[in-house]
Amino acid sequence: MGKRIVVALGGNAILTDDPTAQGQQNVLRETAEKLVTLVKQGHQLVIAHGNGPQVGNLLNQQLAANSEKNPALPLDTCVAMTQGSIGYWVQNAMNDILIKENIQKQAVSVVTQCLVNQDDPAFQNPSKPVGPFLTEEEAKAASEKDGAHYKEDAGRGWRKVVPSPKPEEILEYPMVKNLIDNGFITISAGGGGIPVIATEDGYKGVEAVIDKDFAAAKLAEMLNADYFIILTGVDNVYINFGKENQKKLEQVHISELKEYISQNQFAAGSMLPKVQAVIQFLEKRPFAQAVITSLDNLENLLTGTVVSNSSLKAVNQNA
Ligand SMILES: Nc1ncnc2c1ncn2[C@@H]1O[C@H](COP(=O)(O)OP(=O)(O)O)[C@@H](O)[C@H]1O
Ligand SMILES: NC(=O)OP(=O)(O)O
Repeated sequence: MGKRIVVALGGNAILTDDPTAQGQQNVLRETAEKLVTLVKQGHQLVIAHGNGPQVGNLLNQQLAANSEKNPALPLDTCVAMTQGSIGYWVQNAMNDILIKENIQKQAVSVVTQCLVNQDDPAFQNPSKPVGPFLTEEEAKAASEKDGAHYKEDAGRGWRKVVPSPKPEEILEYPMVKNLIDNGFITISAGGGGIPVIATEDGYKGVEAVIDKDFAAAKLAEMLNADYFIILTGVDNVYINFGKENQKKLEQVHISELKEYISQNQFAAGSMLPKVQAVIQFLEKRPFAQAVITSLDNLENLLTGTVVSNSSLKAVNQNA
């Protein structure tokens, strides 16, 4: 029987070496071809996606063009814009392939807002990398110019960092659920969802970018997903990553992952939030499974890092 699967698409499922709109749409076409395999197998597919590179680039464009007549738009609006543009690309890529393959299904993207807490400590500690990778010198020069924070990102270069509060609720959840129950493939919580706080005058956007892995985990939890799959740039999560003694994780229990977190095995802003997101999901849905792997490995999913929270595994571990 078909399973309910929430897939979170990472950066390289959207953008590889060509950041033009056409370049990103070309990458997404290949991504969609792989995702349609899950639909052909009879599964219910729910797609979430990142926007880190795109929202940072858009923010830079806003700042570069900022003038009285053409003012820079705030970060929540940039999240909405990139959620919309990437959602449009994913939706069309999926639908073109569904038509080509004669599959009677349609994909639709939903503008999704996530409620965050205005007292979340993340607002005081910008940590989410966005936009292009820079050298240390370029980052220093950029920081002097725009006053933003820049940090080194998991050995890959320097990037602008912005606050990244945790998503507490997905406001459009009832509509997403309705669409899924009616057979639509939904694209939602894109870019982590547009971050909003609740005020007496209604929801109000805030300057932040929510981590899409946490937003996707929340969505997977709310939808009672059977599988939560995070597709990223590596087939497996590693301990001692990048060192001579690196070791890939295959079947792993959340208790082991918590131990590795306490040993600082996962880089903040890249692998750490993914590992935390699957733990968060499996704590709420202990009989479900989570997988962290690459898009290319989607057909061999179970050779990726498969995470569980089943008591059976815990008993075996303690035996
Ligand atoms: N312990 C680790 N195991 C595997 N990959 C890691 C680890 N620590 C950091 N990484 C890096 O993190 C990357 C995934 O993070 P990132 O590229 O930010 O995610 P996304 O795919 O969502 O854009 C991997 O491709 C890898 O280069
Ligand atoms: N919003 C977000 O987490 O995007 P990336 O996964 O692209 O960094």
